[in-house]
Formats: sequence, structure tokens, C-alpha cells
Amino acid sequence: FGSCCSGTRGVGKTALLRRYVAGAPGAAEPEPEPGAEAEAEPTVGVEFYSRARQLPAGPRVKLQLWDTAGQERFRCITRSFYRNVAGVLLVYDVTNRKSFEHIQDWHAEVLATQGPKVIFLLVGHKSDLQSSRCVSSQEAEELATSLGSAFIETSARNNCNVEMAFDTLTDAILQALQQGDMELGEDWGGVRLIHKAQVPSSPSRKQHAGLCQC
Ligand SMILES: Nc1nc2c(ncn2[C@@H]2O[C@H](COP(=O)(O)OP(=O)(O)OP(=O)(O)O)[C@@H](O)[C@H]2O)c(=O)[nH]1
Repeated sequence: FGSCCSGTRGVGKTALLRRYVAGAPGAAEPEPEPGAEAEAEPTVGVEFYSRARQLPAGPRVKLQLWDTAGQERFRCITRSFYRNVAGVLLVYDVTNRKSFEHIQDWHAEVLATQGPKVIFLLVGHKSDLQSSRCVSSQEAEELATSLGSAFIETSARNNCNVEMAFDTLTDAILQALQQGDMELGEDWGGVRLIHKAQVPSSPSRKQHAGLCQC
């Protein structure tokens, strides 16, 4: 499943993705975050992450995750990645009101590129910073409802709800596929199926576990 993280600069998209990828069995711990006084390196264009997940229902899926830069000057590059995503995490920072107000712009931008079939998840990030919160869960719930998406609050720092966020998105994509709300297309890379039967049995080739790998 192709998915991406979108949101204003500095909301914590990279930290969220790194925390999720580091949660895979056997993965290395994410690099320590810079100290409070040091600025984190902004994402340049788009960075790529991936993580496999065994679904309880049987299939093994691989999430291909694009970390898109929040800075305006990279917008041309990031837009080109929306075409091949099945899911989008719309991320804002619960301590940054402006990042919340821009969520509708990010949503509209993805829709303008991808069409209405993409699955959104609204993510209120940095939930560990409760004392400086300026976006309530309730108003975020209301925004999520108006966008037709689910909503979750996360913290990469406390490792709170990080797995849950990506699991929620994956499950929603799977459900949309099963219900026919999302369809596979040959010229669309948002969801790709690799059937086990199509994988040659040569010992030199890596076998895919489960029924399929996306
Ligand atoms: N308190 C707190 N800080 C966080 C959390 N996640 C990220 N940060 C901090 O927020 C800052 C920005 O994080 P990034 O992950 O670089 O943000 P980004 O959205 O990827 O930024 P761009 O790549 O510029 O769009 C860094 O200083 C991180 O240490 C979190 O869960 N809690």
C-alpha cells in the first residue's frame, strides 16, 4: 500500500514515520532526536520508508511510506507523489494552531491530485506536550468527521498510538478494497498485489510470506 504523511513543516512527520518503522520486529531504534535547542533537519523533497505487517486475516502487506516535506518550496515534488497513494496521514501539531488550520488545504491538495478514493487519517501529533496544547481533541474530531476520516492523537516522543495510527490506516485501506470502494488499476501504484503463485520457486529468489504482498 502506498501511503504518505502530509502536513505543515515541523509537525513531526519524520519523527512519526521513523518511530513506526523502528517498531518493526528486529528494527534498530530510531536515531535520538536533537536536543530542544537544536533544529531538526527539515525533509528535502520526499523521503521513503517501508514496513511490512502480517494481517490477522492472512495476507502480509507492505506499507510504502512517503515522508513529504512541509515546506512550500518542495510542493511541486510532493504533489507528484500523491498520485500513487492509497492512504494519507494528515498530520498537525496539537501545540501549533496554524498547522491544524492548514489541514483542509493539505486535504484539498491530495484530493485535487488523487481523486476521491484515497483514505485519510487525521493525526494530532506531539500529544506529550499537554501543557502547551492549543487544539482540542473535540474540535479535531469534528474536523475529521467533516473530512470523512478517522482521528487519532500520537506522540513519537512517548511512542503513544504510533502503531495504532498506521494500523488504522492500513485496516481502512483493506476494508475499502474488500468493499469495492477502492479498486486496483494497472496504471495506479497505490495498491499492488504480488500473488505467491506468481513468484518463481527458484531458491535464489526471495519467497513472499502469506497470500500476497502489496
Ligand atoms: N514533543 C515532541 N516533539 C516532537 C515529536 N515528534 C517530533 N518532534 C519534534 O518536532 C520537530 C520537528 O520534527 P520533524 O519530524 O522533523 O517534523 P517534520 O514534520 O518532518 O518537518 P518537515 O520535514 O520540515 O516537514 C523536531 O524538533 C522533533 O524533535 C513528538 O512526538 N513530541
